[in-house]
Amino acid sequence: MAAVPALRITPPTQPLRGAVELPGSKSITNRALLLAALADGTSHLTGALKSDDTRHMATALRQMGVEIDEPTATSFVVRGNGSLAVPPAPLFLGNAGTAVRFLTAVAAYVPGPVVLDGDRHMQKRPIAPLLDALGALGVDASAPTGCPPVTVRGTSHLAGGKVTIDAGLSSQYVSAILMAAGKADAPVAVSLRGTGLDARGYVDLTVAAMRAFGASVEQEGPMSWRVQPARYTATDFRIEPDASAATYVWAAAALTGGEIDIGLAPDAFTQPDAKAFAEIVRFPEMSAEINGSQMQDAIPTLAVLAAFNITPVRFTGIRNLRVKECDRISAVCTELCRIRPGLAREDGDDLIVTGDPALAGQTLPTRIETYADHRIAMSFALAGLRIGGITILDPACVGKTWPGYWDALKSLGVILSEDTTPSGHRTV
Ligand SMILES: O=C(O)C1=C[C@@H](OP(=O)(O)O)[C@@H](O)[C@H](O)C1
Ligand SMILES: C=C(OP(=O)(O)O)C(=O)O
Repeated sequence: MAAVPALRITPPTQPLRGAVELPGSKSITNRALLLAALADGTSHLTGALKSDDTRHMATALRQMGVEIDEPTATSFVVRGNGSLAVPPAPLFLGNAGTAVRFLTAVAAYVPGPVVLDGDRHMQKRPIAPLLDALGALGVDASAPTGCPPVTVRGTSHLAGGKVTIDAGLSSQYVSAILMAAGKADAPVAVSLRGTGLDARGYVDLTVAAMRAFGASVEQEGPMSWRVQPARYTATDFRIEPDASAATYVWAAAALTGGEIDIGLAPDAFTQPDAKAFAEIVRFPEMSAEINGSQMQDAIPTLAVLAAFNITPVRFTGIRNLRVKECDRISAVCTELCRIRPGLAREDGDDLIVTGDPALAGQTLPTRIETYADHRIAMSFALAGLRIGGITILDPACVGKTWPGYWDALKSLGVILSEDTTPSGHRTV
């Protein structure tokens, strides 16, 4: 594969102003694709994201016999017949957590074996708690390493019953079981083991999407849900813009003192990461402690912003960031320290960013390692809006959720130039 040149960012001399069209929500697009595939009939999905993660989901569903057309750059037409076929080959799902977890659960409806695999990063992301939960519902699902590849021996059916899930590592296990339960033979009672659910807002998104496709699902308590047997029904479904993507735009405006129109108000989002706006508007006086448990994907954005804050910021409740596309606590800390030693440190599973407004305006030539993680690339590009010499390695990794990110920055007047010098990091 040809190497993609790194991108060097020239800090703009003016506040960023203008408008940016956000991509559709990754989380909602992949839920809608899956539910439309399980439904009987034709669903029209608009405002959808087209990116690596949604391509992996759509391709896998096609491999299982679902007809999916893409009439425009932001729409899918999904023709489901209420069943899934045995795929002719293993499903390759890249590093798309939603695709792997959601499809593992619905593979129960395939009349035969399904192998679900991902790239080398996905092969390190835990899935055993989901397989345990499926096992409790009578599904034969196994992964020898506790991470993908996973083999599910589907029987076309999912028995009802009670299932307790350990969602300590990922809320996606709960979302996966709930969406599969919507088509089960009998009621499914889902409850959580342990004390809490990080990223609860994503389970709320799941429940909302299931209801839009005709499911009967009730939240019975803070840690329990009941899904009644029903068929999913095809529907026309509008997907809202991606709130995690919005955080980069809000932060770009805050860092440069500009104003960027994204076409909707922060409180119009139903996705959890929109909560980050409340901290972004406080910049450069962000809170001393930010609990990231309910806005996890926004933490890299907030951490880079915090590097320019007047006072230090401690990020708590972010332990799960260690099992995302990469170990994001370590990655963010390492890359901030690459910009300037001592800018951040880890304290157990907390991240402390020391904050230095004097960074703005300096030139600190730094080549940012992105660990194939779109959020590391997108958030560290923000540092390049105020610090000269920031170069983002492997910029194409933004294709996981926002292939148009670099064009969006360019459209705001940010100068990006290809940097083909051989890699070689400054010593941390
Ligand atoms: O359900 C979802 O759409 C998501 C849930 C979160 O993951 P975890 O539940 O694994 O924390 C989030 O980080 C991910 O980007 C999308
Ligand atoms: C964690 C993420 O993705 P996923 O779990 O869906 O791969 C993300 O997009 O930040």
